[in-house]
Amino acid sequence: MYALAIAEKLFRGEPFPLMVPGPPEEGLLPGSMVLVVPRGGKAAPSTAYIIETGIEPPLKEPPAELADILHGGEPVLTPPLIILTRWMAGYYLTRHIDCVTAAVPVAVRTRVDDIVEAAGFSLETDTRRVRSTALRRSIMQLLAKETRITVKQLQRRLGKKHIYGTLSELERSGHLKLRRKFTSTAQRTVPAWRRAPVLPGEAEEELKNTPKQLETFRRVSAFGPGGASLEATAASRRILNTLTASGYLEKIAVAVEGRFDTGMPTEQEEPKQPTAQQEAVLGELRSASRKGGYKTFLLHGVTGSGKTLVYIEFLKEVLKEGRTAIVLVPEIALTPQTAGRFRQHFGDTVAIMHSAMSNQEKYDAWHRLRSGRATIALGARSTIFAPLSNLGAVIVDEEHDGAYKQDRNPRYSARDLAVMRARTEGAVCILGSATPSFESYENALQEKYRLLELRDRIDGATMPKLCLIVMKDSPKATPSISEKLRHEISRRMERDEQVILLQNRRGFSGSVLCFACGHVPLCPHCGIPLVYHAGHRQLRCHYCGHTEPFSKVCPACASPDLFYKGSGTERIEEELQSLFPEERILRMDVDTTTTKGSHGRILDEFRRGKARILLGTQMVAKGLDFPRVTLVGVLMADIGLNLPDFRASERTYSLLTQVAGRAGRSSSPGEVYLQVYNPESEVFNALLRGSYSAFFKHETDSRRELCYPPHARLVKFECSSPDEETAEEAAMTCRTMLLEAVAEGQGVVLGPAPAGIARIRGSYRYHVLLKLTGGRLTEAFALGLQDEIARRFRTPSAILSIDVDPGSLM
Ligand SMILES: Nc1ncnc2c1ncn2[C@@H]1O[C@H](COP(=O)(O)OP(=O)(O)OP(=O)(O)O)[C@@H](O)[C@H]1O
Ligand SMILES: [Zn+2]
Repeated sequence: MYALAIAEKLFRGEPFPLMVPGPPEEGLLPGSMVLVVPRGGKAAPSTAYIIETGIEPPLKEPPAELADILHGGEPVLTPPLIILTRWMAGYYLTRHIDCVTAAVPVAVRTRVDDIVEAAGFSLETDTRRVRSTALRRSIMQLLAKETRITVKQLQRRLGKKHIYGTLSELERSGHLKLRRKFTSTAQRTVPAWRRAPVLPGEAEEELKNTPKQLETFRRVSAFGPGGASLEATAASRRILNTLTASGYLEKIAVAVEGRFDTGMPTEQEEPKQPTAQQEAVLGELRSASRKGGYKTFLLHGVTGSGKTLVYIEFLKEVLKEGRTAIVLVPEIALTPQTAGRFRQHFGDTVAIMHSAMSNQEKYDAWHRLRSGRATIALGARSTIFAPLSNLGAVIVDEEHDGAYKQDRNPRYSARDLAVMRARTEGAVCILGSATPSFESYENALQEKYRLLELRDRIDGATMPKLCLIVMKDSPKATPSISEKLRHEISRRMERDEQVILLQNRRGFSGSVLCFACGHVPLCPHCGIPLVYHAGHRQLRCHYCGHTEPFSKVCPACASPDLFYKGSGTERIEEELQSLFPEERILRMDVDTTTTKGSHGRILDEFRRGKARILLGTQMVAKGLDFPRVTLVGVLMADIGLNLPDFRASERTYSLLTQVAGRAGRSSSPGEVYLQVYNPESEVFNALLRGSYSAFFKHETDSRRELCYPPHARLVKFECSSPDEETAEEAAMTCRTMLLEAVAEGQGVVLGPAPAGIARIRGSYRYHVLLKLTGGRLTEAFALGLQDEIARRFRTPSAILSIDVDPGSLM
């Protein structure tokens, strides 16, 4: 029969027909991974995915042949995942193969390397027989030195891509051999022993003179058909081998699986009874689940209202029905507490997908889900592709979080895929947040999602009290800490309570300014201000990583009068330490969390009261639940508002609400102090009133006029090139083609304009923005646009990337 396949490196990722063995019932299933060889011997063999079977025989001979079936013929994509990735390609205007590649973890994908080996001849005698082209000569010369080399290395050394034709000619004339090497992660196994199914004789009788053997035989038999490992048998390997050789035991291999540690201790918590509010929400969720079929809920619950318990209680129900579930969290390293709570309730039925896991650990987790031994997948955005069957629920915690959007191709939003996946598989989807994204809230108001609310905190804990400190009118204790905030911190220290301080780094630059000449050191590659890092006494570019030593005098005018604009976490730590010399301060930012498990360690120290002040960036705002925290301070609460991005207010509002929500989560009430420089923003008004819906209304009214989401859909086209003019011209081409494609009254095209960060890694970036109010773009249009740009701008080249529903316009 014939099947349709796609491959990353063949035919531009477009589907191609393939002849495969057998009738559909017993042959290859959709979602299988195969090895194909393109006809003509010009291109390398490649892994491909079967996306459809039983298609009509093609009119022409298929362009590639099936060479092998990988992964034992067991599909790596379930049928719903094929549908989901197909939808994803259409929606995000990208290739299906890119979405499939995103959905199958690297640890599961098989890599094929071709290896060239010399065919046992001596260079002197045989070179004359090779028809002398320069390419053949250099291949043979390299091979004489190396005898064995991968085709990739050969291509790199020769600086040539198209060598397969020549290689296969050389293979045919017997000069070399081409072999294939497969690399993929496989399940780890250990040897084990069990009683042989057919014994050579009466064991008790025949082994009675070798009591040690008899005892071992008995002990191993007691383990049953699953077998026992060397440690479990507590016997010597020599005796086990003797018994195996004489046929009483059988040696088998059993799979071992790693279990990833979240880094947070999972001590047993008291079992909790859901409150009346939680029960009401659970009632609706359970009845939707029992009824079966797709439904999405937006769970809007204030900070500390016990959303996690709702998820857990609901999942118990889902598992009881024999179904499986996916739980998404924004960044697993930042939410060890949440992961820990799920582990505690569901133990090993939860497979945690963590980016810090080794390939082996990832492979094991994927396998446990695929085989049904684990029924809950918990992890960051790519966990939405977990290979579960019989899916009953998809939960997206902190659904507003920007981390759900992937910022490289395919630029998908895991939150939106969650809704789609639930829909394809007839599951319940829960989007939870204290500050829902405007898109989701609008969908709830439109009744596309069902809105569920938790209005109160658990156990009558009150919402924290909020106060603004207007910096220009306030006495200061240090350059960045007001006298008022210092006073409040010291009161908490006296009462032995804890404090969380947030330095909002979004849009913040700890850049350097010379007071004498106004010079600001810029990154030579990106053109943005470099940031001062006290730890290494270095200036660093936060986009490309460029570093240079920091000099105490201005590089332009040699004046020593330098100002480190604003203040980063390191500098605030210094200021805090000078105010509270006795206190131990925990700092959590990119610099202190580079090693595996470091988040968990810092949070655990804070939880155990080893320090009373936790200072950090955005990271300290996410989902932390520490009952002794009674004060939250934000150092530059308004800084994120200055960004040229339509989501700036929404982001700032949700960040401040989230961090404020860390205070007063138990019986001791909490207070929040926001230090601001410009207090006249609607964000602060709404925060002080504690009204999400008022803020939503105010913001969306102004977005309606400007045609921004949730009232329109945005598609961002970015053209980049090492040459500025090329980038701009390519963007102009984009604009022209868009104007032709978008029907009158269906959308607005803006730009080209230089991107917010106009240059990254030496590449200039220009944007064209499409605001769609109706209709949509097609994949065919996107492909045509890509082709046109590639054709017109070759040297210097321009690259186009398309971002549907962009997370930011920068
Ligand atoms: N029914 C209950 N009885 C007693 N304690 C509860 C109950 N439900 C939740 N809690 C506790 O209340 C605290 C807050 O719950 P949780 O962390 O789930 O809130 P949340 O809604 O996720 O908040 P945030 O949005 O701020 O992360 C936790 O310490 C949790 O253990
Ligand atoms: Zn840079």
